[in-house]
Amino acid sequence: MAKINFGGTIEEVVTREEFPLSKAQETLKDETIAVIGYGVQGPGQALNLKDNGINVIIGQRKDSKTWDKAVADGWVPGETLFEIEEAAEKGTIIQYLLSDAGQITLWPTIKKHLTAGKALYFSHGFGITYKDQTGIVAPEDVDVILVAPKGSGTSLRRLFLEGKGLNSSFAIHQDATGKARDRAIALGIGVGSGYLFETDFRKEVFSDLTGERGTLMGAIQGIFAAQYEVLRNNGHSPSEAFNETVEELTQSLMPLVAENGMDWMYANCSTTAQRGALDWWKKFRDATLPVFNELYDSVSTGKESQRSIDSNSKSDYRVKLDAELKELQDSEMWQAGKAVRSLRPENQAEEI
Ligand SMILES: NC(=O)c1ccc[n+]([C@@H]2O[C@H](COP(=O)([O-])OP(=O)(O)OC[C@H]3O[C@@H](n4cnc5c(N)ncnc54)[C@H](O)[C@@H]3O)[C@@H](O)[C@H]2O)c1
Ligand SMILES: CC(C)(O)[C@@H](O)C(=O)O
Ligand SMILES: [Mg+2]
Ligand SMILES: [Mg+2]
Repeated sequence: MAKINFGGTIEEVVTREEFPLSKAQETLKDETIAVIGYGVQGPGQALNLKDNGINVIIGQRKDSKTWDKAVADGWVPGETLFEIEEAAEKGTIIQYLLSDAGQITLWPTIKKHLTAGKALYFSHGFGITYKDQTGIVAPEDVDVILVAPKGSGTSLRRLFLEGKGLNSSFAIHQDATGKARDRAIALGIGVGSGYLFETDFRKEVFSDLTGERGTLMGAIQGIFAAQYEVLRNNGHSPSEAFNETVEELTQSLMPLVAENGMDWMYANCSTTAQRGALDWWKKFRDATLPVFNELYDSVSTGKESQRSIDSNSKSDYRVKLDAELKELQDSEMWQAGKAVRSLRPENQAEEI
């Protein structure tokens, strides 16, 4: 483990240097990784594992669109692609990558095949932490481990193909075999993680549910919509409002933050902008702090998990989600965004 100073706190992280792919391959050489679920994380993790020379099979419902997607990705029915129960039976490590609500429904099927010495792997602490709501309690003679990529499965795959990687957290909930930690870290490297930091199932799910409802997804849509509305209500055109709210952030400023931090991004803007941003950021922090505290309480008390289970267990959950995503897509702000994206030089038809 490498000791890294994170802003004054020393944390131990696992880097590829001290747990290289060759070590991950050696650790997993006698394992069959059964990836159950082929939605977003399933494809990213399974294809990266396969490309990393690890023995992996897929379990998915035969009559599903994602079965077809798996076939299109090169998985072979009867050889590397099976119905869920058959894959769970064949797997020595079951990567439980159905939706969090789907994991509840299928748990009795999966549990049957968690025989002594196997490992049950999650990419979210949800099922285990909220066991009173999910009913997911593993047999005592199996390992229960977690590797949670901090990003979309789509990005996990894209970055892997670019020779890069997303960071992941890892955790050991149960070590029945004495191999749980090595299995978790080897899988973390195998699925394409940049570096791995240790957590536990509870901390992972509390932070993850907070992050996706907060700065990563929910809060950013909220502040985008608020600023866009104020600009439009004061007579600014959709193009001006969208560029000033979203396009400049994604195309210019966030890449600078990613490259070298917030202060560096500020330093690469005008002194007028720097003065203003330094004057206003605490006002926005103070205005949102109560909302973030309310959010964290809702997560830690199980309200958010129950809400997610109740809504995503309904037969029409996908229809409902897609309808609300369509509302976002059809909003003036994101319709303006579609036009702005089409005008990016790289999206312009070549001048003949
Ligand atoms: N989406 C991400 O990039 C991401 C990132 C980190 C962690 N995670 C975690 O990884 C796990 C998988 O997430 P995901 O986004 O890939 O899942 P998802 O919501 O895309 O669902 C995965 C698959 O489960 C299937 N499914 C849902 N309900 C089912 C049921 N009742 N029976 C059979 N199949 C069912 C869906 O059809 C889908 O193909 C979750 O625990 C999630 O929290 C996801
Ligand atoms: C990609 C995210 C938001 O980080 C993940 O946590 C998810 O649930 O999809
Ligand atoms: Mg999440
Ligand atoms: Mg997340």
